Amino acid sequence: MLKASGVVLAGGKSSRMGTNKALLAVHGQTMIEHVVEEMRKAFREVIIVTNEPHLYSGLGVRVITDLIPGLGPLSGIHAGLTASSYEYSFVTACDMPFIDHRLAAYLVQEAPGYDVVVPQKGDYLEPLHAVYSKACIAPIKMCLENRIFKIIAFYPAVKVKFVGIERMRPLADLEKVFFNVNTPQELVHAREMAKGEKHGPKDSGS
Ligand SMILES: Nc1nc2c(ncn2[C@@H]2O[C@H](COP(=O)(O)OP(=O)(O)OP(=O)(O)O)[C@@H](O)[C@H]2O)c(=O)[nH]1
Ligand SMILES: [Mg+2]
Repeated sequence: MLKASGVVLAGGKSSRMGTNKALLAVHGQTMIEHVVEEMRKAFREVIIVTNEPHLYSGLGVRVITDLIPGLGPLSGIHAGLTASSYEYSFVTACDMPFIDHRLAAYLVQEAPGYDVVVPQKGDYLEPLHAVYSKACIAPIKMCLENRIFKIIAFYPAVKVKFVGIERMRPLADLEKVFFNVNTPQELVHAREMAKGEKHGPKDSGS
């Protein structure tokens, strides 16, 4: 297990879904259970960042709140990096039901010498499936204080490694791994994709 943290953001409003999406099930477990399970396979510490800590106290990992609530994912990253016991944190969302611990670990292993390791597909980045160092805390705070909430806004202030997703193909199903569930339609799609992939928490074994 890597000496790094897995930080799971779960402080959103789920306004497009209309109900707390972290607690919706895809492949036999809630999305947040799946993400936490994968993070535990890779990292010594797992931290959930939420503003409703009571909802996640049963998952057996650290649960913390935003230091500056109501400002979106960048504030969650800020709180997670601040709380982390390690220099590096892999930060992800509670709505990514196909996340894979091997890919998360790979990105952390790419991190020495950098402050951010972020997957890149063409012009598009995956900042909620990325690694951040403690050096990001101060520039993120500055963004939040200036009411700048776009996650990648602070990247020019730190050392960023862009990892083309083609390099990840051997480790993960790229069609699925970055898929995030925002709407009821995407939930239906995620459940379709999950079919035949992974069964309930306990298989009969026969
Ligand atoms: N800790 C924390 N996490 C957040 C915050 N806002 C969003 N997130 C998380 O960031 C991730 C990506 O956000 P979205 O996919 O937009 O989720 P959301 O904000 O709940 O959904 P919408 O209201 O539909 O935009 C999800 O895991 C959210 O739970 C916040 O203010 N604090
Ligand atoms: Mg999302």
